[in-house]
Amino acid sequence: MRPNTMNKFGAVLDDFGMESMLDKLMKDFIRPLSRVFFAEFGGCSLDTHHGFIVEYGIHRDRELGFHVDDSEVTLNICLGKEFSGGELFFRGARCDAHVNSDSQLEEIFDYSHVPGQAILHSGRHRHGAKATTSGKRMNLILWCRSSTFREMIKYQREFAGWCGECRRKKRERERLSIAATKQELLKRRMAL
Ligand SMILES: O=C(O)CCC(=O)C(=O)O
Ligand SMILES: [Fe+2]
Repeated sequence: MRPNTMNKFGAVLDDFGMESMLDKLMKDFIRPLSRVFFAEFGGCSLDTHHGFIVEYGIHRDRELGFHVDDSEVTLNICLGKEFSGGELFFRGARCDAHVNSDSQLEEIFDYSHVPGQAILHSGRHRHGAKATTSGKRMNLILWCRSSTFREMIKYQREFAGWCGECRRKKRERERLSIAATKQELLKRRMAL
């Protein structure tokens, strides 16, 4: 079975008897951290997970295209082994409406994963993995989900505070409104 809809090589760990261990990892370790760092993504109410391994290399997947995860918070552990390439690239968090919008310069962030280390990121943070150019790269991925957050965003109004494009559009509206007010005040002063 494919680990997710994009990677062909890897395995779903929940199918190998690791479901309760990964659930404990989420509840005892990821949820307390996410409560602090990913509060706006439902970090305090993570309640289900999907855990899997992905494998990259010459005879495995080469790279992973730009995407958002089916998760609120993702744990990505680099298991190694020896490889070159495979950098993760991040390009800003987006809501569903803006998932394909351009990235701003300050949102461009590339990261070279180090074997034995882990990163935690929001599932809505758009990312991908560049081509593994030699060796074998293996990662343990834990997609952590919050049913409360998913229910809540159904009723969310247009603006998502955590979406870079929603914020950019809001700033632009504010800028235009301030400019229009200034213009109006200037006109009134001239008419006096
Ligand atoms: O290969 C990686 O490190 C990223 C994997 C990933 O983004 C995913 O499985 O959702
Ligand atoms: Fe991902």
